[in-house]
Amino acid sequence: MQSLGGIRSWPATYRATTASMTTTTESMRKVAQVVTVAGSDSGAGAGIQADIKVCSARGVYCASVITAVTAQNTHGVQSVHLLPPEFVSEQLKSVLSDLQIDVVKTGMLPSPEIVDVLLQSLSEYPVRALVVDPVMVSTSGHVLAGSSILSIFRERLLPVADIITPNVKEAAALLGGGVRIQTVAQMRSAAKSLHDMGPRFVLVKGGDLPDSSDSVDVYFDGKEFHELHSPRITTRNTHGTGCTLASCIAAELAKGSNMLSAVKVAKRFVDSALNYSKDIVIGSGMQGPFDHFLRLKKKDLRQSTFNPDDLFLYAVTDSRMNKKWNRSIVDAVKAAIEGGATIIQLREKEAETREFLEEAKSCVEICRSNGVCLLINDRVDIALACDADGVHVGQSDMPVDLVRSLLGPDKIIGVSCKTEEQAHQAWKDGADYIGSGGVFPTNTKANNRTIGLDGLKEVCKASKLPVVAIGGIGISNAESVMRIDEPNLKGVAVVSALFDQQCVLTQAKKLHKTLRESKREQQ
Ligand SMILES: Nc1ncnc2c1ncn2[C@@H]1O[C@H](COP(=O)(O)OP(=O)(O)OP(=O)(O)O)[C@@H](O)[C@H]1O
Ligand SMILES: Cc1ncc(CO)c(N)n1
Ligand SMILES: [Mg+2]
Repeated sequence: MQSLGGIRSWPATYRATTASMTTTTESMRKVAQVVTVAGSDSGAGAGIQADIKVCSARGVYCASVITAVTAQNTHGVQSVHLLPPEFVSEQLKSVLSDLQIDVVKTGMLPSPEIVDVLLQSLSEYPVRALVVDPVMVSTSGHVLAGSSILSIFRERLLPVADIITPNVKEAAALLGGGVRIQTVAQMRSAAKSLHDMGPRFVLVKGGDLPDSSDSVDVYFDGKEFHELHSPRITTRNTHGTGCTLASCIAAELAKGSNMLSAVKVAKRFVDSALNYSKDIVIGSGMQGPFDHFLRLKKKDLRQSTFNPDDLFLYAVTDSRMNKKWNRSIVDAVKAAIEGGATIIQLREKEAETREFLEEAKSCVEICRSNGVCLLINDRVDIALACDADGVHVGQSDMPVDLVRSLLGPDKIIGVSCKTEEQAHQAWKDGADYIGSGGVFPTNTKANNRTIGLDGLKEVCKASKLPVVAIGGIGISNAESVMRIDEPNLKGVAVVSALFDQQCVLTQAKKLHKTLRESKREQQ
């Protein structure tokens, strides 16, 4: 059997596939690409849908050639519809003749004819590696590819595979002869026998191994065994672990990884995704899907909508003041919210990272349960780690466009601006609001230029973004700030007026009242 080239020929230069291929210039970037040749799972936990999610999560482009369509959910497989081999062939040709595919990954290959067209396409369009997940039976027990495929798998597909990733049942079926695999020792022996059938590497997966507290996969490279252990996670959400593991291996290979590293990363990826998803509820059956992006639990509506009116009474904490008055950040935040603060910023310039993170996590909880947004000053790392609603940066902190790329589209980003130019830039860079000041002289910030009410007015006029005034503002002068009467001036941000005080709650209430009254006057 002729080899497909596979990863034996690495590093390979990219082949010019067809005459019509777009010419790439130096400024254009080649991205790692996988094609999955597999079945569709309507419940989207396994199959093509899982493969695309994994590759996307791993930063690899994934094309899809569909071999079969299944009606499937968390209860099992209700029905299977095979695509004609000619149509699978058409899809393969469309993808392989055009995209710069690095790695082919196979899942459900339901008939010998479909395996045959795959092999033909691969000999016509060689790729760097072939990952074969020999899908046969779904976890719910439904046959996805019957025994009719066994001979072509053994004789033609396995010999050209770079790696095969059977679970214990699939390994037994491929070996035939009534082999039983119930222990790690039997997995090792199966891996060795399967290696003799021709694949360069074998990974026998132990997710379904009975009576094991660890989830053990056995990897064999023809010479050495590696046992990959991870604690078995107790969860119903394991539907699609096999597809995920194989696709992640394919994605890592496409990025240039060697086989053992790819397998290790893939195992860790499955492990983290299962761990993260162990308590999510999708569907009512026994086999739930999991979350490849580790994002589903974090989404709450509050985070995705910034309301500029939230800038009305903006409380900014200060570690020195809290120390002086002997109160924790958490207590300061609680009192500010109770007194009417509509948004909170933690500005803890001197805090130790570990301690600050713990306090920030507690504050996020308090703020979220009160429906108030919490922002972190300057520290993007802390904001990410505690899942805050956003970050406020100054002109010498990390640039807003970079903060945006790190935090993603949903988070709130505020930026301090003293000038029209800075206000224009904030808009261009994707900020959500501007903090403008110092409006009045203040002790909170050393060497800070005071821009006065006139400066504030100029920034407001130049800004397409909502503005919150900051610097030396308190109960005595808040009204004069709001009286500049610019429609995008949404409120005031205060530090000392709340936190350099005996009672934060009382001061917050008073300031809130003053702001309400000045708003009423203007209406
Ligand atoms: N409960 C679990 N905890 C931790 N890891 C697991 C668990 N179940 C499966 N795995 C891991 O997931 C990967 C896939 O293994 P598994 O044996 O479940 O494949 P499979 O049966 O082909 O999957 P599928 O359910 O998609 O058909 C392996 O790395 C395995 O160790
Ligand atoms: C379409 C499809 N492919 C693979 C599997 C194996 O998890 C499945 N359940 N469904
Ligand atoms: Mg399984």
